[in-house]
Formats: sequence, structure tokens, C-alpha cells
Amino acid sequence: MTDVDLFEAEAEALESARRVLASGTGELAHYRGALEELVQNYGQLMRQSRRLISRSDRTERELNQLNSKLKQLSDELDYKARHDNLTGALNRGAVFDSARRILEQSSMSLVVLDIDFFKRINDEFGHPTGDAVIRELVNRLRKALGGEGLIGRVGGEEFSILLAGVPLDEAVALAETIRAAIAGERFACLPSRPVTSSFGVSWSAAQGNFEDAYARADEALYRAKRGGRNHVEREQ
Ligand SMILES: Nc1nc2c(ncn2[C@@H]2O[C@H](COP(=O)(O)OP(=O)(O)OP(=O)(O)O)[C@@H](O)[C@H]2O)c(=O)[nH]1
Repeated sequence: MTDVDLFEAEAEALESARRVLASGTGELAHYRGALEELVQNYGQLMRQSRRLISRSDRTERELNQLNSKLKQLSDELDYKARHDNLTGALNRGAVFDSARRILEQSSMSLVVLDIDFFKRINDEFGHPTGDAVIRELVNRLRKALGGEGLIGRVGGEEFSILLAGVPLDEAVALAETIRAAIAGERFACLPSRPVTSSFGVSWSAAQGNFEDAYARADEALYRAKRGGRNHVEREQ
């Protein structure tokens, strides 16, 4: 960048006015000339200042707009990093983070559920129908939970529900309600056959280990699958 003095003309006018004052000759023409030059440069200075101020206001507005756009983009990125894009449920990483955070503060029940014979749905009706079943299932979970708990997608057709401070019996009853809500009414995207899910439920005291809670719920889910599917098992 070149080192330009923006106020060169004004500085000269000021200097010459100073000289006239200092010379003390008292000649009117001298005073008049210096004053005219000062008036002219002062006017120009004011115009330039106004232009600069309005330009800096505009730049500030543009910067503010850019800042809020950046904040919005960073929020969107943060959301995408924590959510499954098919269903909007928490993704596996976010489920584990949230569970650990909950367990630092309180006890927690964990429900894991897995759609029964999902491979057959994909094979017989195609992958897009399989995706639609997954979306509709998550919508039914949301409806059945009515805002309670945190829903996560921990695998392709496996989901989890974190229930902070909920005792095991209550979580088992809630899982049973959800099971019935899934099996009880045909899915709009798959009207020709019922969709069912199997459930495993575990409970942890505050400060408990989530991997351990997950293994216990998963083991119960496995028993529900072996026991004929479409039912709820609790940890043993
Ligand atoms: N449409 C769709 N299918 C998926 C997705 N993720 C995983 N899958 C499919 O889910 C199926 C899971 O099949 P399996 O693990 O054999 O389980 P299953 O058929 O549900 O049988 P059980 O769990 O024993 O009742 C596989 O065919 C995967 O390809 C997905 O995002 N969309």
C-alpha cells in the first residue's frame, strides 16, 4: 500500500494560514487569501469525512450481515455433525455424548429398538421404501414420547431413546407403549404388511458407564429377537 497523505491539501492550507498569522504583516489580502483557502479545504474535509463515515457505516452493516451468516452456517454445521440426515434423530456419536452428559448428573434408562426383518422390507419393496419406513418409525417415536427423552439412530435400523431420571419399570412401560404404537397401525409407506420392532431396556445409576448400559440393553434386545420379536425385554 502506498503511503498517501489524504489530507495533504488541507495541511498545506493550514500551514499557509499559520504562516500568515505568524508573519503579523496585517495585510488584508493575505488574510483573505489564507481564509478562502481554509474555507475551501475545510468544506472539502467535511465532505470527505461524511463520505468516509457513510462508507464505514455500510462496511459495518455488511460485516454484521456476514457475521450472522457465519453464525447461521456454523449452527447448521453443528446440527449436521450431531444429527442423522435421514430422520433428524441424534446420530450415534451424539447419542453417546448426550448419554455421558446425562449420566454425569442423574440416573438414566436406555431403550434400544431394532426393526424386525428389515432386510426383507428392503429386499421386497426396495431401499427407498426401507428409508421411508425408518422415517415414519422415528416420527412415531416422537409422537409416542411427546417430547420426553432423546431419540437417536445408532445403526441402520437400530434406534435408542435416552430417558434421564426415568426408573426402569417406567422405561419398560414406555417401550411397550411405543412397541404397540409401531405394530398397531400400518405404516402409510408400507400398507401391505405390519412393521414391528424389538426392544431392550437397561437402567444406570448416576455416574454409571454408558458402554455398560448399552451392552445390557443390547443383550435384552437380542433376547427379544430370539424370543420371537415384536416385544420388550429388560436387562437381567
Ligand atoms: N433402506 C435402508 N436400509 C438400511 C439402512 N441401513 C441399513 N439398512 C439395511 O438394514 C438391514 C438390516 O438387516 P439385518 O441386520 O439382517 O436385520 P433384519 O433383517 O432387520 O433382521 P432382525 O434384526 O434379525 O429382525 C440390511 O439389509 C441393511 O442393508 C438405511 O439407511 N436404509
